[in-house]
Amino acid sequence: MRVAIGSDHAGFPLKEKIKEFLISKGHTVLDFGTQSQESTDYPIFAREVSLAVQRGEAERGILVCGTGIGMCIVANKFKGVRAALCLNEYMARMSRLHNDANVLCLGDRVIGEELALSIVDVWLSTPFEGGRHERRVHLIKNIEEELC
Ligand SMILES: O=C[C@H](O)[C@H](O)[C@H](O)COP(=O)(O)O
Repeated sequence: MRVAIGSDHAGFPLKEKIKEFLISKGHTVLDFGTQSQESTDYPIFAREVSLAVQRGEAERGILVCGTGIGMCIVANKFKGVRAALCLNEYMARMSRLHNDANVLCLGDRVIGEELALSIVDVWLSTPFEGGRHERRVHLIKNIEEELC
């Protein structure tokens, strides 16, 4: 799978671990930065990853900041992006099964590395369930059309 990743300074250490993990699992990683722990601004990286997903350059996106909240706020402003802030494997699984989330947001200051990698693993390997959830995702798309 082609996965776009990005973080701010607070999410940089976890972003690097996720990158290693994804490569070890055979995924193709598009790394949109940041590339150090020097203070920077999360909307810059959320925008780049969200555009990559919106344009189909990546099938999925993963964004990491201190809490994951700022990244999620920005990513969900992009039409076609369904970003989910996940704190555990259950949320990761449900965000795929029910919401067809295509961007995962994580908080480096909230969860540890082991849990984060487990969340990423579940999130990437869980399919969308469809059925009644297809109708709801379609309603989200209708709302996006209304707003444009
Ligand atoms: O939602 C925002 C993120 O958690 C940021 O990573 C956080 O606000 C950065 O904070 P600071 O500039 O104090 O490191």
